Amino acid sequence: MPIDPDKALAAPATSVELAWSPKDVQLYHLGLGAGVPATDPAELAYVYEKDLSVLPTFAVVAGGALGFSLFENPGIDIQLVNILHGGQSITVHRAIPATGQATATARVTDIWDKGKAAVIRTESVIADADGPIWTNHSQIFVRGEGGFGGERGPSAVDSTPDREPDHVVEVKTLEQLALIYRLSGDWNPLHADPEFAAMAGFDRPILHGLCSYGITCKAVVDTVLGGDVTRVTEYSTRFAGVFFPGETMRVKMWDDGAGRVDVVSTSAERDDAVVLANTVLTYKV
Ligand SMILES: CCCCCCC[C@@H](O)CC(=O)SCCNC(=O)CCNC(=O)[C@H](O)C(C)(C)COP(=O)(O)OP(=O)(O)OC[C@H]1O[C@@H](n2cnc3c(N)ncnc32)[C@H](O)[C@@H]1OP(=O)(O)O
Repeated sequence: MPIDPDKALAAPATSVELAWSPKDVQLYHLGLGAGVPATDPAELAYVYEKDLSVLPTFAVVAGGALGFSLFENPGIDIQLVNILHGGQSITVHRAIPATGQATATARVTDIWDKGKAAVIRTESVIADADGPIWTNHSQIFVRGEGGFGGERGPSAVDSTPDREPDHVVEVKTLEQLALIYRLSGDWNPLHADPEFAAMAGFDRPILHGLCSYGITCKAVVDTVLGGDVTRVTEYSTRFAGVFFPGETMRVKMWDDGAGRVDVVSTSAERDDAVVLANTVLTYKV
């Protein structure tokens, strides 16, 4: 039985030690396309070690925090080729340092049966001696693994305001972006190997969902928060459609001015096809 929900949910949380350095932060930001133009102080803040800023989305790669431990969880026997990242959220408990050591404690919290697919939700709490620094929640969409008689779970609710966005930013991405981004720890061949991508049903490798997530976060931080990464408190999204490296990410933002930005990211080249939906970033006012 590929997914045994009772067994998977009963499995105890597992812990892993994490460590990261400014070089990891710089590489992560370069993997989002940061540092252009290279003489812009706002961009240098992400890629130059002097007064280095740490985007809250670094939380998804710090020390390999997200990893693939899912495949080692009892009750989950799934194939990498069938998984797509379905959703992600980060809660930042305090500013993420450029150098750190912490313990990540992860477990499966829910498994939903969508008929043609299963959705597995995981939680990972990252803490050091001073307590929790951040919490990650991930939803993994596993094609072909539904139908085990489980609960269907929640449906998406579109919260996008019914008015023109306050800001629209276009981010042109590099054709080799996924090849840079994967060096931060997500080695899934889906993002590099054309043959593997074909097996997964794609014409060519697709971008990591978490790379699109980071690009979008940076666009919001730069546009709405004046580059102040420490103001972000929560950031969540649903991966609604694929994005191909080399495309232009169009990031539409609705800022309520009171600590909440709703965001939708699309592919400018593919007629505004939605990539990230139901994205909400909350910030300290
Ligand atoms: C531990 C953490 C490790 C994480 C590492 C992950 C490894 C990475 O390397 C992998 C990646 O980065 S993959 C790239 C990023 N992800 C994507 O590109 C996926 C984009 N989304 C899609 O293609 C479709 O939405 C698709 C295919 C996902 C769904 O589309 P459809 O099949 O058309 O589904 P649909 O008919 O619309 O809905 C069926 C039911 O499923 C629910 N659902 C849909 N999209 C979902 C999503 N993104 N996340 C969660 N649930 C989702 C729907 O709500 C629906 O259920 P219900 O009827 O109950 O509402």
